[in-house]
Amino acid sequence: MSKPVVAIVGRPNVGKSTLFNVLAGDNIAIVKDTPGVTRDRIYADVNWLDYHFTLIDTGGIEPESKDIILSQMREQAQIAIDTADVIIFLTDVRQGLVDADAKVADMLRRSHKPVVLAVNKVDNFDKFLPDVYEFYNLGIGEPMPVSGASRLGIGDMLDAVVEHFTPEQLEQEEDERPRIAIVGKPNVGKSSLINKLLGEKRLLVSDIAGTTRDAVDTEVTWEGKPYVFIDTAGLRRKNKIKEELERYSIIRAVTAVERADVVILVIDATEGVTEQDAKIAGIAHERGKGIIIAVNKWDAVEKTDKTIYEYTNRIREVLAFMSYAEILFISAQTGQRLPKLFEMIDVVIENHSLRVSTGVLNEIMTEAVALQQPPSDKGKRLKLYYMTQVSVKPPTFVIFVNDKELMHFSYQRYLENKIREAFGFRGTSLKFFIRERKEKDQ
Ligand SMILES: Nc1nc2c(ncn2[C@@H]2O[C@H](COP(=O)(O)OP(=O)(O)OP(=O)(O)O)[C@@H](O)[C@H]2O)c(=O)[nH]1
Ligand SMILES: Nc1nc2c(ncn2[C@@H]2O[C@H](COP(=O)(O)OP(=O)(O)OP(=O)(O)O)[C@@H](O)[C@H]2O)c(=O)[nH]1
Repeated sequence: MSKPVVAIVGRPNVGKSTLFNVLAGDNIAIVKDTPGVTRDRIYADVNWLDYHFTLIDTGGIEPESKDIILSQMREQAQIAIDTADVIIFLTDVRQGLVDADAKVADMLRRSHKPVVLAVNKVDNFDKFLPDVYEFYNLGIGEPMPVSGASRLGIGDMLDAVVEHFTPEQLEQEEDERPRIAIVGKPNVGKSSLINKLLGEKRLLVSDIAGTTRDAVDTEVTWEGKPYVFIDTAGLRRKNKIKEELERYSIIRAVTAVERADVVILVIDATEGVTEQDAKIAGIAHERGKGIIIAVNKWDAVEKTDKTIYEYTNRIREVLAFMSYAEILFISAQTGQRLPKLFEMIDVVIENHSLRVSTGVLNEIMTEAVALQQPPSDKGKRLKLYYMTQVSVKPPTFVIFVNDKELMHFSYQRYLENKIREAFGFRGTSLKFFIRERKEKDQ
């Protein structure tokens, strides 16, 4: 399923963060059990009425001078144009219309992306409404008065946003071809990998027109089977500011991961695995995607017979929250193990949508419980009644118990391991929901 992406663009201090938080509510993407994934408010899942979309905040750091403000805004606007389906251009009624606003409005207009012009800090409609009309001069449509802080006008603004969603963006994709996103921090070799995959063994390559985003998805046929690579290479943008570059690589990753079944997280072997890798990995993890960790530039590493184990251990340590991920050591330059990459994609896709029958699951559960007694607290012991798989992508299970407070994380992990021992599920996370059921109900 693909979700539309909405970006907020605006000058510093117009209230982007405030609006972002209001729209995101509790849905700011945070993974509690993911060490190293900081609480960057870069993106969030938003639900409005029956609509679901990903919200991104393109702004980040505080520029010092006016010149920098403008160049930064251009940069932000470009990111939004590259990645979003609808752009919210936020201005500030109290500062009024400024030159930088007009310049950014020009850029947005030329991009032909749908733009919703919101004029913020209209805390009092009677008082400020006349000032809102000034923003008509930007020539990008009707200015909508809002107040992030007082939560005014937000509904009307969102109505205007969702009006721009196309039926294709809202429909579930029926396309059966595996969709693969290649993500990673800057310079790890993502573009090289895509290029190599395209060039390798006279693959059949065609561009698929009419995709939802400007990024062109590329179909690659490998051994007779089609795969769609969500190509973010077109979104490359070099920026001198490190923080901005990292933010951008996260936005890139979010928008690509959203549309993918399998995510290839590329790590640079010459640098080793870092916190920034963990951050990007967290995006795929929290969205329950199939995951392959591709350690690239393997050709450039001096190796002994222990090197692979050392790298594997280090990755397992830093990316401890995704111990299920497959790891592959590759070289985009020499093409080393790229055939293996396709094999792995197939395996991960299969596991990601694997269904286990309730009967078999309960046999495993009964056996697991017999081997290791469930935890108890104050004389009351956890009882597991029944378990069933409710969905796939990722495989999701519901366990019915007597008292969910008694289900410890460690016991849940134990059950997960038992399920993995039996079915593998390599490359995919598993989701569990614990439900209570009264003893007499069962
Ligand atoms: N009066 C009023 N003030 C607001 C409103 N929304 C935000 N503010 C204030 O405007 C200031 C800037 O808000 P932020 O949300 O941090 O603005 P921002 O655009 O994210 O700023 P940067 O992070 O610098 O880009 C803060 O002092 C907010 O309290 C509003 O609706 N009304
Ligand atoms: N030795 C070696 N170098 C590689 C390999 N893959 C990529 N590189 C080099 O790494 C550098 C970065 O590669 P890119 O493909 O541009 O990396 P990227 O991840 O797309 O970079 P951004 O677009 O900035 O995010 C280039 O100089 C490549 O030649 C590899 O397998 N081995």
